Parts: sequence; structure tokens; C-alpha cells
Amino acid sequence: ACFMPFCTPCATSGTTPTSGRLATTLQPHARGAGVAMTQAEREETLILLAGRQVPAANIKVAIYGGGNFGTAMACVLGRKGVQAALVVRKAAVCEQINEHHINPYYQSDLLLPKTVTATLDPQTAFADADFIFHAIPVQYSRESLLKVAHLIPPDVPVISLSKGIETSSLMMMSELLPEVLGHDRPFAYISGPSFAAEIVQGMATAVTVASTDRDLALDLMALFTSNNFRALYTPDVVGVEVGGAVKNVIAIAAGMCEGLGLGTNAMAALVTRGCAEMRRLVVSLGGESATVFGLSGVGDTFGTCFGPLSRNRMVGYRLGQGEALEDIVSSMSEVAEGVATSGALARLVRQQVKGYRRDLKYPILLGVAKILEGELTPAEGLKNLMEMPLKLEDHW
Ligand SMILES: NC(=O)C1=CN([C@@H]2O[C@H](COP(=O)(O)OP(=O)(O)OC[C@H]3O[C@@H](n4cnc5c(N)ncnc54)[C@H](O)[C@@H]3O)[C@@H](O)[C@H]2O)C=CC1
Ligand SMILES: O=C(CO)COP(=O)(O)O
Repeated sequence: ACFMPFCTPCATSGTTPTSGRLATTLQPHARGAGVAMTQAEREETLILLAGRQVPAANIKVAIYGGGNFGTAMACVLGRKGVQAALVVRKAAVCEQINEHHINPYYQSDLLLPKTVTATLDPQTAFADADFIFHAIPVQYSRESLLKVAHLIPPDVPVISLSKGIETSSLMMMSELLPEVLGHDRPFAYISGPSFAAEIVQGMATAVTVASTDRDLALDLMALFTSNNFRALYTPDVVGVEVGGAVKNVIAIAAGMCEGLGLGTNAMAALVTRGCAEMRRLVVSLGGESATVFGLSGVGDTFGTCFGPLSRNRMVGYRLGQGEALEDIVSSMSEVAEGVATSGALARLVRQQVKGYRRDLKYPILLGVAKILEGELTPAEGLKNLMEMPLKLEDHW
């Protein structure tokens, strides 16, 4: 009934582990469909979860993208004994990881577990994998996946670790992955406050696993959970994906607030109102408003806006300090997803959200897009927020 090879409950019940998903799979969720679990489903899920056991050494995963986050997630699994193959692009990176257990570009002072290896050969890595993780920035995901789609065996679950909206299609990963890899495959989406730098140091971290396939989500929870890493499940893919995309844009706004020296009151107000916009968008696109109060919503927003580690927040800070966006982006070796996602979100709101005066309902998201497009300065953007028509503090 699950994806784990040698899963104890499946083995004892005589089920062939690779026989695929059974009746517990939830209905596929499209934008606009409700996703809240019934009480009976919740109880059944908890019972199923209690029976999950993971013989980590028997599990192989492939991680497509050996950047900051791919490396960190390989560490989490590798430390549990899972054999994690990072699919990388550079021979030098491959050699350093396999011979010296170091990724020279990301977390280079970290010694990777010996269970983490690297390869330039996606075909072998994907053919061997029980799970395939995707850790490539959203704007490069389609091009990267199209190169390897034919090498990904049918039925192997693909799990996205990326957060954002593709500018060319306005798709989130939950739309992009099925479009490129086929709709019949099981997919899941991991999101939440999970900075790579803290994960690799073994600092406590909790994330959300979103999937319409409950068996897959439960397997992933069991696969990841350790003393310092927890994964919690929700079927609300839309809520989780919108949260991950929007929080990076709110983080740019929060960084600007700090860069302008506006103080704690302004920052707290901005982040709170940003989360209200996140909630509006989640509900408009068919997700659950409660998801916004979870790890992938306010959890990731708080970590990204108030902590020191976010690249998106740093982009906003430097903008607030008066630097030009082009100079900031060209000086960075890593991707701040919120920069591209901001414009995509603004177009998504204009195209897909119905209703009167959308500009009054999404002033922060639309305002950040205007600042990044050079139509407003950060100071003008804030002034606009303070001069908005008076309204109720509702969340709609
Ligand atoms: N770094 C972090 O702490 C976290 C990152 N994420 C998400 O994970 C995703 C990946 O982020 P990171 O690993 O931090 O990014 P990164 O910039 O550190 O690494 C990106 C990886 O993608 C690969 N790649 C393949 N094709 C590429 C192309 N055409 N251009 C650029 N890179 C290409 C790179 O070689 C590299 O291995 C993003 O969506 C990010 O939002 C999510 C949670 C935490
Ligand atoms: O998503 C992240 C932490 O959860 C990483 O955020 P940044 O991309 O802003 O560094």
C-alpha cells in the first residue's frame, strides 16, 4: 500500500511493496477543489502513520540539483542511513563529494555523510531511486526537467523542494511537474521554514509535506523524521505552494522595511498584512485558509522575514538601502526566488483572482512587483501603503 521498499506493515500483511497505492489515496486536487480532511480521514491517517517504519538503509533517493537545499536534504536523509545520490552538473563537484565528502560550492565546511554521493548520470540515479527529489530553482525547473523526463521511471514519486511561480506559465511546481513528467505519477511538495544552513548543522527543523496522495505523504514523513527533523502532512497542495511562493515576496518587502530603517512596528504590520494577502490568494485559488497558519505559511514567513538567513530578505534590505536590483542580483551566487516570482504573482492575481478592486486586496504583493519593475522606489511603495483608503481589519 505504500512506496517504501520492505515496509514492515506491507511485508507483514503480504502486500508486495512495489504494488502501488491502494484505496487510501485521496482524490486528485485541482485548483478550486476543497481539500479539508474529514474526521474519519484524520483518524485513519493517524493509525496508518503509527504503523510506518523505515528501514533507511534499504532506501535509495536521487536529488536533482546539488545546490544549497538539495545538499541539505541529502544530509538529513544520509544521516539516517538512506543512500542519497545528488545529480549535479559539474564533474569537479561530483569528484569532491564522492572522494572528499564535501560540496565545494554549498556548505563547504560540512563533511557530508558517506551515504551521500554525487553523479553526473541522471539515468542511473533515477533508475535506482525509490524517491526522486527536485531541488532546482523554479525558473530553471522546466528546462532542467525536460532534459531528463524520459529517464524518470513511471510510478517513482517525484517530490518538489522548490518554492515559486514560473514566470512564463504562471504555474507553481504542483502544475509544472505534472505537465512535464505526466499526470499519473505520484507527487508531493515539501515546504516550510527550512534554511539549508541550519539543517546541515543538525538544528531542529519542521516542514510540511503536501500531497493529494496520502500514502506517499506518510512514507515521506516516516522517511524524514529524526531527532532533529520533522515532517507534517497536509493534503492542501495549493495552500502550501501559494504559501511558499508568497512568503519570499513578503520577505523582500520585510527586507526593504529594514533597509529603510522603518522599525519594528512597521515590520510587524507589513508581515501581518502580507500574510492576510497570502490567505486571500490561497482561498481564491482553492486552498484552505487554515494552511496559511501552518509551517508553509506563517511559519516560513516568520523565519524568512525575521531571521538573518534569507536571501530574499537580503535582496529587499539592499533595495531599501538604495542599491539597484540588477547590481544586487548580479552579485549573488544563489537564487532569490521571490525576485522572479513577484512579477509572476502580480500577473497571477490580475489574471486569476476575480472581484472588485484587486489592487486594494493585494497592495503588498502588487507593490513589491512595482518596486522590482522600477515603477516605484521602496520609500514610495511604503508611502502608498500608508495612504491606502481606510478599511476594516478583515482578512478578506
Ligand atoms: N536554500 C534554502 O535554504 C532553501 C531553498 N529552498 C528552495 O529550494 C530551491 C533550490 O534552492 P537552492 O538549493 O537554495 O538554490 P541554489 O542556487 O543553491 O542551487 C540551485 C541548484 O540548481 C542547479 N541548477 C540546475 N540548472 C540550473 C540553472 N539553469 N540555473 C541555476 N541553477 C541550476 C544548480 O546547479 C544547483 O545545484 C529553491 O526553489 C528554493 O526556494 C527551499 C527551502 C530552503
Ligand atoms: O525558503 C527558505 C527557508 O525556508 C529559504 O529562503 P531564501 O530563499 O529567502 O533564503
